[in-house]
Amino acid sequence: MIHLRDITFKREERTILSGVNLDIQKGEQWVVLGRNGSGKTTLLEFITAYQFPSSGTVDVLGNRYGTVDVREVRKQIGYISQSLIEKLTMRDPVWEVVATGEYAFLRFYQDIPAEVKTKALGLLDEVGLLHTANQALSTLSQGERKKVMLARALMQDPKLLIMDEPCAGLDLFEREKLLVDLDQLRKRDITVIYVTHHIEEIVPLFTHVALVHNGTIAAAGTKEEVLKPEVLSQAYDLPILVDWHDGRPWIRVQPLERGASL
Ligand SMILES: Nc1ncnc2c1ncn2[C@@H]1O[C@H](COP(=O)(O)OP(=O)(O)OP(=O)(O)O)[C@@H](O)[C@H]1O
Repeated sequence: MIHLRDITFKREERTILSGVNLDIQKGEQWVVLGRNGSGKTTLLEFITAYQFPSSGTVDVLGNRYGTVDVREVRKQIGYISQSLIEKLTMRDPVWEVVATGEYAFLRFYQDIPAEVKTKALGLLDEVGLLHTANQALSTLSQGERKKVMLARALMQDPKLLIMDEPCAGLDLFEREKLLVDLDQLRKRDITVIYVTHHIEEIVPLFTHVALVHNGTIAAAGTKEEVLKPEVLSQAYDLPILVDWHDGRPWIRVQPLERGASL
């Protein structure tokens, strides 16, 4: 359902991505890992058509970018990022924030139809926040706001859901609660692409991992293939061990020898 082929991205003489190939099939759920500045968000922006590569092709849900109206493709893509949360109006009631996900606008200045409100309330219920429906968004915790974004993204029944570090800034409790909700996505016919810095967020929902390193895909495949100590140690330049518990990977960094440099 997503095919990135021979992607190169150059900006101001600098090659940011090169030789990128990635194939995401229906039924797979992907995590994108990589160090700061490795190119993860740029990859997501190719998939949402907010940026275009310097060369190569991008096919998303059967559409080749450059030959289609990307606004039509975007209607099938839910996107959750911190920058989108910051654009929402904090004084709006929570149910209305969710309901505007039905439209391609951040706010809706006409009356919202009853059936759209009912759908928004149903999705709020699914993420356990129905009791907050009439509160202003500003009164919710950071974790609850992320759940509101999830409910909002699901309003259009997207085929693809892209999340850029949704657990960033959450405490352990809020993070685990959000991950439980994300795991529920397996009940839906939806493909998820999830960017994170934290390998322990790779809950059993996820099947595949792409590791971006120095502007290339250093490894891509099933999570068991990619989350190997030798693969991660090379990408992160650290001696890394991986422990699996209940289908979830946990990282340990081996102490560096005295005098060794990072
Ligand atoms: N339009 C652009 N013009 C110039 N440089 C860009 C552009 N888009 C991205 N970059 C650069 O490309 C590199 C990769 O950026 P990107 O945001 O994709 O990294 P990332 O892996 O998401 O990083 P982080 O984990 O820190 O969020 C960065 O050095 C960034 O400054």
